[in-house]
Amino acid sequence: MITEQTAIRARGVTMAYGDKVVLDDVHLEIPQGQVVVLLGPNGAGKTTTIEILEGFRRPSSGQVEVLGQDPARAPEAWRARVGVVLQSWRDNATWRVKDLLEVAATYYEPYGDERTERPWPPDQLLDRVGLTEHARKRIDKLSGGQRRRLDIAVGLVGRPEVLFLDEPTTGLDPGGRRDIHHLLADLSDLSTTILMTTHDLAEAEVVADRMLVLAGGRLIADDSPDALRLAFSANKEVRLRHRQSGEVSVHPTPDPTAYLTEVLTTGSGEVEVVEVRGATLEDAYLDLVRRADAGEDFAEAAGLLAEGAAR
Ligand SMILES: Nc1ncnc2c1ncn2[C@@H]1O[C@H](COP(=O)(O)OP(=O)(O)OP(=O)(O)O)[C@@H](O)[C@H]1O
Repeated sequence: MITEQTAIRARGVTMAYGDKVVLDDVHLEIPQGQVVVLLGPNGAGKTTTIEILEGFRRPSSGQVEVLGQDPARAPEAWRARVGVVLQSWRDNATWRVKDLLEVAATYYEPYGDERTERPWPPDQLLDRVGLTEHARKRIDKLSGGQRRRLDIAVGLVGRPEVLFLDEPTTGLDPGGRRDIHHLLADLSDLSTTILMTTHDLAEAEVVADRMLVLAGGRLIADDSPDALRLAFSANKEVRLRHRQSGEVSVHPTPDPTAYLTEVLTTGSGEVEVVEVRGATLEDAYLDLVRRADAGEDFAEAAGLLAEGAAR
């Protein structure tokens, strides 16, 4: 359910480490209940953005609000409403899975109210993330994927209204990945606002209501996966198999109908159509980042930046 209340807002956020500018005047508004995926090449500033929104870093300039408060100054009651799944952490290795969740849960006990049952009961949460059979295992005996599920459980134990996840599905097998996608969809139905990073475009397409692309510290696109896919890489691919040789050839074309009409009317006996493939989100994303690298200023013109993000 999406309401018009703004959960996350950034205005003119700039971040420099020494004289290296990592974020350059980033503007952002995320309404409550939206699932937003933050994409960008390595070093684009995704983790830095998330860490600023979580309150772990202060920006060099600009304003940030999450649930109406400045994350760097917000009180404990605010922190209890925000969940964080970091890229990785290695503490508590000798603890057992359920013990860790139970201790984490006690932190949230004072912050429950009639609207939100806080914390999420650890047994239910273990079941939801698929860790019930590993509840008594030591954390350093978990596989990488089980460990990732535990990271996610720790981020969720306070039933956050806003959830930040930094590459949550890295290291998960396809089944684990799908479980997490279903979990995120369920949380979104409960009006949880979700901001996550990933390098997996297929994942972004499945989970995102909206995608943000960062490159060179600037937001270069902000739109739905469909809009981004359609705005870039206009070419489709037609694959043909030659009947005699069995060879498959690939033909990029902006107009597959015209191309196929010509091929089939002139040499229809010699080829069969194997596939017509539209541009993928990955094609579009790579095109977008390549153009940004080349200094083209196109996304704003193409309507791919939300009003608040356009400068
Ligand atoms: N504490 C720090 N001190 C100095 N430079 C830093 C620090 N943290 C990050 N950086 C630099 O800031 C830039 C952005 O880093 P960040 O981790 O935000 O990128 P990212 O988009 O999350 O990358 P990745 O996809 O590789 O995780 C990088 O060039 C990185 O080297």
